Amino acid sequence: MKFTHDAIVIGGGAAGLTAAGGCALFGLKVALIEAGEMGGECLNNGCVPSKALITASRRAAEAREPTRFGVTLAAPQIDYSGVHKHIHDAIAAIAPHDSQERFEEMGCEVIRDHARLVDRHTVEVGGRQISAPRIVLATGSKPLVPPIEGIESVPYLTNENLFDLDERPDHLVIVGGGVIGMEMAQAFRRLGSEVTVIEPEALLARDDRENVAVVVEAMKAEGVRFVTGLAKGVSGGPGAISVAIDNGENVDGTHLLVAVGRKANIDGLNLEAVGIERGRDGIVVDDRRRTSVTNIYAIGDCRAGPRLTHVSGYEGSNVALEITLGLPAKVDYSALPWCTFTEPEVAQIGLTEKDARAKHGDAIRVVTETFHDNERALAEGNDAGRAKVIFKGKKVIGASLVGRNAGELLLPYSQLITGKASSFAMGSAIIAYPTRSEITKAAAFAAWEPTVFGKWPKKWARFVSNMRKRFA
Ligand SMILES: Cc1cc2nc3c(=O)[nH]c(=O)nc-3n(C[C@H](O)[C@H](O)[C@H](O)COP(=O)(O)OP(=O)(O)OC[C@H]3O[C@@H](n4cnc5c(N)ncnc54)[C@H](O)[C@@H]3O)c2cc1C
Ligand SMILES: NC(=O)c1ccc[n+]([C@@H]2O[C@H](COP(=O)([O-])OP(=O)(O)OC[C@H]3O[C@@H](n4cnc5c(N)ncnc54)[C@H](O)[C@@H]3O)[C@@H](O)[C@H]2O)c1
Repeated sequence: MKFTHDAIVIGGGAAGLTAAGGCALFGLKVALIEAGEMGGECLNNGCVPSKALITASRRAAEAREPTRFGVTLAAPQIDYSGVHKHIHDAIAAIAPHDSQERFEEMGCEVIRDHARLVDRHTVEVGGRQISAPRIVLATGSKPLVPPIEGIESVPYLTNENLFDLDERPDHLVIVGGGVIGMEMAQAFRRLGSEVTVIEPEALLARDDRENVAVVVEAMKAEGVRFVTGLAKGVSGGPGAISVAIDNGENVDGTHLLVAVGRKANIDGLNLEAVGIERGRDGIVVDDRRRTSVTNIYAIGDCRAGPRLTHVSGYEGSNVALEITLGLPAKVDYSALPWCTFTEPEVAQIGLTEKDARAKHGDAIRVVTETFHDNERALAEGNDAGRAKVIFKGKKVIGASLVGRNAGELLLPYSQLITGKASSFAMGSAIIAYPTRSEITKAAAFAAWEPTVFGKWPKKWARFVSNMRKRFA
């Protein structure tokens, strides 16, 4: 068969850009197809705008503590149009990195239109058909809008229009206490909105319960209201909405944000005609991210599995390696990190204590170090939080942190979990003082303490001491 390209990538988000860029840098002829904005969700209505909004809200929160450490700040004056501008300036600052021009420079043919599969090697886009031995689906996900009664007749926000708001909501009602719900709840509260979060299950359910409790308490103290229940009905109109909860309560607010999870963006791709299996949560893939039609890969948010930018990027580079070098590249999520950018941050890598117990029973050991024992945290007057490190023997298999900038502390755990560093090396490393990273060394050292100061080292020390006395 004569092909027009070596590889076709559908979707120009984190997953597709990494796959297409990787293949192009190896010299392949690549078609990169994007129907919407280059950069996908992360850049345009996900990570970047949400973290920009959070940054503005942190500035407001700091100013709200009028006097601290002998320094007095003026109360914050919040002009939401300035917040809106910062969000869109941040997107504009990062956009060149994901732009059509940059990927064309790398050697991709960038096609800006909607694509659909014709057969296992052919894609129809912009009125033409192109073909390649390998095709990568990287079409991302959309906000899931649950069948809440009345939802179609009230105005509601999702991450797709939240960052276009040019006025601050007076009272934001958030359905869903997952990652988006929690990050946005704290941010809008700090910017001066009333905020109510409705969640039937555990808040930040994937994370360590004790660590989540630290952030929930902090958010409650800042005035975020949490209601336990399932949103089952909604009514009202612009500026006045009411959410009926299954516990009989009604929550009234001015704006509604729906953040109850994602659904794969795969309708219209013609998957069935090509024979690609789809599951409840997206395209079904194997651990090399091959679909049931094995020359077609599905990576990032469009397949069942973790939905995070770094995961999309990782899967993009894996399939680029497979396509270019012909080497099978399985995903390994034993050291998967994620972080919720509340204050304090909730950060996780590898197994949580709960998952580790389910897998290894009593063979695990949990070492907890608190920021109360970290001198940088004490000097900053911000010692909330802890690091919980899960060991199996002396090997780290997971870490759950909560605290200021906890996400920044995950990197060494990646090395520890994947076996690229040992807990002994970490426990004896020289760490700059005073830094929050010292908590990592402290936890690693704690695991070795009983061995280092155990019976045999003590006996040896006694022997050396006696020898010194005898031959001094
Ligand atoms: C509010 C919010 C905050 C987030 N914050 C974080 C965070 O802090 N850290 C983190 O790791 N993750 C975060 N995420 C998750 C992260 O944004 C996603 O996991 C990531 O962007 C997914 O990348 P992707 O390339 O798989 O999909 P996408 O970025 O969705 O890209 C898919 C692209 O495919 C295009 N497309 C779809 N169908 C077609 C078609 N048929 N033809 C042509 N083009 C098509 C779409 O237009 C889209 O641009 C956040 C998400 C949200 C919603
Ligand atoms: N910091 C980050 O890495 C970050 C930030 C934001 C988003 N994301 C990604 O975005 C994705 C989506 O996040 P999300 O917060 O929408 O989903 P989520 O899965 O994290 O949380 C959704 C929550 O909604 C609740 N829910 C479902 N139906 C409900 C109802 N009717 N009433 C009330 N609550 C209901 C669920 O119990 C769940 O707790 C995730 O995949 C996440 O990885 C990541």
